[in-house]
This record gives sequence, structure tokens and C-alpha cells, in this order.
Amino acid sequence: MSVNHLDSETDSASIGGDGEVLRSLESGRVFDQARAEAAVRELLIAVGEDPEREGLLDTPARVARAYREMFAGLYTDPDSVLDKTFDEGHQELVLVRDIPMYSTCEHHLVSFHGVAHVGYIPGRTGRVTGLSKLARVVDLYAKRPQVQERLTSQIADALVRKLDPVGVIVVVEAEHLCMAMRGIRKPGASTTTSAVRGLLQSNSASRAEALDLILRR
Ligand SMILES: Nc1nc2c(ncn2[C@@H]2O[C@H](COP(=O)(O)OP(=O)(O)OP(=O)(O)O)[C@@H](O)[C@H]2O)c(=O)[nH]1
Ligand SMILES: [Zn+2]
Repeated sequence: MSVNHLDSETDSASIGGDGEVLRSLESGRVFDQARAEAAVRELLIAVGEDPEREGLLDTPARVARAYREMFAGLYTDPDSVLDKTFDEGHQELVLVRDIPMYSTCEHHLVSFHGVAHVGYIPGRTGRVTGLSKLARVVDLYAKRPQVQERLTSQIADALVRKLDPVGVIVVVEAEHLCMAMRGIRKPGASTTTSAVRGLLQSNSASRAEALDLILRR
């Protein structure tokens, strides 16, 4: 798995708690622990809290570390988890259902979470990838500031790029805390998004069969 390390001119403020230095693959910017801590401290002051009170003393550092973990998919190329494939000669649907998924809504920076279902029909050669790798791709794309539609298509497009499959289907079902704990306040409302590619997009019977397997309870 390729992790983006910094070069020698790195500022020490940019180094995370365990000394590992990470650079965003999209923006080229580094994760900056000191800056994240200062921002959380500022936010606490801005909402009327006292960052010096005992319970909040370690909070800025803790929240910064938590964000680093929640956005781990910014620093690692999710596609790289699909580098390893093996020949099974299997040319029909492979589907992993109910992969637990936690992501962060980029509008409100609160969680949206649920499950992802990832399926593909291997290419003509029948090369497949390890089942856990499908869950790893979900995990890494989810660990970014996201919207559910983009998350769903990014997972599907990664499979297309890396596995050269005949078809791909990804369905994500999630509850958005920004709709549950604030704003419109509709806990329990569930959003389903899908992305289909190749045969599973062009052939309605194949798509219906895959969807039936995915949504069967
Ligand atoms: N399409 C889509 N919308 C999302 C997602 N996550 C959050 N949203 C929506 O993003 C929108 C942001 O709307 P704004 O009007 O800019 O923000 P807001 O005033 O906080 O909106 P409310 O949530 O309606 O109070 C809201 O309607 C959210 O429900 C997502 O993954 N996909
Ligand atoms: Zn939101």
C-alpha cells in the first residue's frame, strides 16, 4: 500500500503524534497535528467553552488524532489495495454484502454511516482480488471528507480501473447524522446510492439479479 511520505524540508509541526508524516494525495498538503490542535482549541473558545478546564485539556490533541484517523484515506491511494489479484477463472458475480462503513459528511463534518455492498463480475481472464480488499477500498474512500454519491462512484471506478471487470455494482446505505442530530432532525432516515458499471449497467436482467442478492434480507 502506498503511503505518501514527506521529504526532508518537512516542518516539525506537520508531524503526527506517532512521528509519521502524511501528505494528501489530492491537495499535496500534509496532515498538520499542531495546526489541527490549534484549530480545535479555537473552536472550543468560539463556542463559548474554556479549553483550560480539566476535562478539555487533552481534547485538542485527541480530536486532531481522531481526524487524522478519520481522514486516513487522504494519505493512502485506495486503489493500491487492489494491486494484488489472483487467477481463479471465476467469471460470475462476486459480492461482499453489508460491509460496515463510517464516513464523514463534508458539509457538516459529522458522521454518515451504514453499510456498503460491493460486487463485480471478473474480466475474461477470471482474475479476482481478495474479498477483504473490497472492504479495504470501501474503508479508504470512506475515510475522507465525503458525500455519499461520490463515495459510491469512487469505489465502483476503483474496481473498474484495477480489475478490468465485466461489470461492477456498488450500493451504499447510510444514515447521515447531519440529518438526524441537527437540522431537519430525522433520525432513522436512510439514504441508498448505487453505482453500476459495464454489464451491470447495460444489462437490466443482470443488474436486477445483483440488486436482488444485495437487498435480500
Ligand atoms: N446529496 C448529498 N447531500 C448531502 C450529503 N451529506 C449531507 N448532505 C446535504 O447537504 C446539504 C447542505 O445544505 P446547506 O443548505 O448548505 O446546509 P444546511 O443549512 O446545514 O442544511 P440543512 O441540513 O438542511 O440544515 C444538506 O441538505 C445535507 O442534507 C450527501 O452525502 N449527499
Ligand atoms: Zn452533512
